[in-house]
Amino acid sequence: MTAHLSAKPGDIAETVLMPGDPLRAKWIAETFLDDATCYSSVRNMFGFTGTYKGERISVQGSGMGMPSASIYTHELLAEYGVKTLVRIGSGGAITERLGLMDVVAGIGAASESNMNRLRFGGNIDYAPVADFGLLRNAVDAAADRGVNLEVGQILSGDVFYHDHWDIYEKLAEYGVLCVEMEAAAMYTLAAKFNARALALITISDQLITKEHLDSDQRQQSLTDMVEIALDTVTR
Ligand SMILES: O=P(O)(O)O[C@H]1O[C@H](CO)[C@@H](O)[C@H]1O
Ligand SMILES: O=c1cc[nH]c(=O)[nH]1
Repeated sequence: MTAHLSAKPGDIAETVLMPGDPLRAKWIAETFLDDATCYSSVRNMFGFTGTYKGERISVQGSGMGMPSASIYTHELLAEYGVKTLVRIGSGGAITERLGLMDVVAGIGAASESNMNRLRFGGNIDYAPVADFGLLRNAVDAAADRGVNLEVGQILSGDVFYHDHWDIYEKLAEYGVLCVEMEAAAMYTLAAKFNARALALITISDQLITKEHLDSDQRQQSLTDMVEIALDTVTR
């Protein structure tokens, strides 16, 4: 047990899919995993372990934002021996190239968060990046399924309702595809604990055209991304 997870040693698989939404974790466990059981419901931040094509996989909610996601990521990596993390999140497109339900793989995660400035003493702009092997698997898995996977840089933001659209415009000019709120912290912690991490993001908000998925769709309709994630970790 840790401060935020009631799982016993061995309850959590070495490979964990992490959505922000704990009810998306429940939906994934019920829809895609065989023999899934809930190992923790502390704070209703559900975690489940089951199997996919015979391989043991867990799915754990991270909560929203890097402080919350860092707590769960740290405990999984430091206390439960997790080796592979795939974030399966929703995100807002800041380029017209992307539409609702498109799937993005974050090769690197820029951030407006102060967390890595605190971690590295303020003078280093650490570059949180995806694990290359997982990224390659995801590209291959998407191709096999005939799903377009956009690979590029993403922004892990602290502010969902941002006042500064000009920052997004500048980031888009520099190749950033979409904004979400956790990947940079997960990539950084995976590096610290010698583990692998990848963030897959489904576009739930087109921030230029102002199209949006509703809350049920964010919880239960991100099938392409989940299937790519499951194929990525079982290849
Ligand atoms: O859908 P999830 O995985 O929660 O991801 C995105 O959605 C939340 C904001 O609505 C933030 O956590 C953001 O990163
Ligand atoms: O961080 C996020 C997540 C989903 N949609 C957004 O616009 N931003």
